[in-house]
Amino acid sequence: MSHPVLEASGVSASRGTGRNARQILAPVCLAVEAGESLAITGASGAGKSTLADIILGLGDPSTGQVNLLGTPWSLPGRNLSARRRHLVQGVPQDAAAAFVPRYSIRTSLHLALSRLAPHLAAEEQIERAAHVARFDPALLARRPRELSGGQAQRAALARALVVDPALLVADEPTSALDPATAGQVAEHLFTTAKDTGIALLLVTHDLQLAARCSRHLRISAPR
Ligand SMILES: Nc1ncnc2c1ncn2[C@@H]1O[C@H](COP(=O)(O)OP(=O)(O)OP(=O)(O)O)[C@@H](O)[C@H]1O
Repeated sequence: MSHPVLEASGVSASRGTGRNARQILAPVCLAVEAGESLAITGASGAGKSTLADIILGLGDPSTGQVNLLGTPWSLPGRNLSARRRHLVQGVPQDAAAAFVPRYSIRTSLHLALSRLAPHLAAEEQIERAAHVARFDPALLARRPRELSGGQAQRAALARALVVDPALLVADEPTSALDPATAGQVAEHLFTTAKDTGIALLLVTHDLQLAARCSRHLRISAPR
């Protein structure tokens, strides 16, 4: 039986302890299949970034479980296994700021590979990721601040793709871009998901963008 790439059941988050404990994410259930895109929307403070961080493995849920390809991905207090960490990759909001400024894009891609997927053939992976991300290979020698906003977003997508993920988590990936570039980057994320079979989780305030996803989940702040 094939499993969804991502499945979350009853995932919630709280901060603080005792009388100061406060729920910051109400229980969420969702599933994303290979090649599908799921938009997460909700008012400011509803917990969208908290949910994205849990799925990225950056935070533990207080309740519930996240499964990746049918296997538990996060359980409270459990570190992600190094062997599976490459499976979930983030596409950041401010792409240039997410790179180490003094490294070229090529060096950053090499570092991602050696840290997360050392078993993959580096040069082939970099060439393929740049191609899928439509990142001009001539720009691989540049540092992040030497790229335009759209080029930096494509570089960030290449860095996410280079380790062969099963799921991309994009938290407001276009909000730092002008409308024309944002439209191209969004289009490109959808095409990448469809063409590669990678699942896409898109956190956005943009309802037009959400409407273009395969499915849309609106979350509300805990009461
Ligand atoms: N480390 C933390 N400690 C305490 N409260 C937190 C922490 N991180 C986030 N919060 C609170 O959790 C709630 C959800 O925050 P989150 O950033 O997930 O919302 P969001 O839906 O992504 O908001 P936005 O659309 O404004 O980015 C907010 O009320 C926020 O103040």
